[in-house]
Amino acid sequence: MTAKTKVVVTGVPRPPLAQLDELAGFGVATAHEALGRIGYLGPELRPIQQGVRVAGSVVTALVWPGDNLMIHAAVEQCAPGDILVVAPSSPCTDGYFGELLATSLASRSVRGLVIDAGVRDTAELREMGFPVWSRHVSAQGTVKATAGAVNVPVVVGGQVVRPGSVILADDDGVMSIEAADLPRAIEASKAREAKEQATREALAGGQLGLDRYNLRPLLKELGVEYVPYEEHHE
Ligand SMILES: O=C([O-])CC(=O)C(=O)O
Ligand SMILES: [Mg+2]
Repeated sequence: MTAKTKVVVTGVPRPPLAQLDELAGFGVATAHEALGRIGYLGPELRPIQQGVRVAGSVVTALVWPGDNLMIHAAVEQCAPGDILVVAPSSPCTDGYFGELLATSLASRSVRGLVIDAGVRDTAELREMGFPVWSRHVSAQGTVKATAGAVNVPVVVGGQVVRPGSVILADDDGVMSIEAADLPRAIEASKAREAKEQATREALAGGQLGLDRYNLRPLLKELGVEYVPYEEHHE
């Protein structure tokens, strides 16, 4: 945690919406590879919906276990194109967030929620079409009693997520991108998409990965032998 724990930081600068929209054209797997495999928040942050991809500017809420007071404070700091990232100060599975808070965020054109804890009302959230990625789903509610922080750096899935940075999230999970890396993330993702398209066409045409990636010499070097079935007794 940072030195100042009871703080709401206002006026965080945000990347241009057009850049966020461009990033949203790429999958998390693509952008993650393109940036050199950094910033993935891990496989345990799962979407409650399927088939949704969002990119947005980060507003953070640092909350106490079982207490969603600072989520309410964070909602006020959210603007169109944002994604709210919530992290508890220590692990907690409680359902901090549901359809009422989502209604509030949707009214501010917030693009989604990423929470390193639990959510509830998941059927309603899916019905509303409000995108959520969470570590847990839990009916257990929270109180509103303890001061935390809004728009301070938080840690989610072992990654530091800063206010004003960028989140890209889809069915494969969530990744965090530093604001300064956003243009590079877009360009590198474009280049990777082009490369993958060429590979896709070659594979669809019957070329094998073994040949496309020149893996036969590697198999040989590793001592892998090709043996007819009749000669291979185990
Ligand atoms: O009210 C809460 O504390 C969380 C919730 O269920 C909602 O936002 O609908
Ligand atoms: Mg509720």
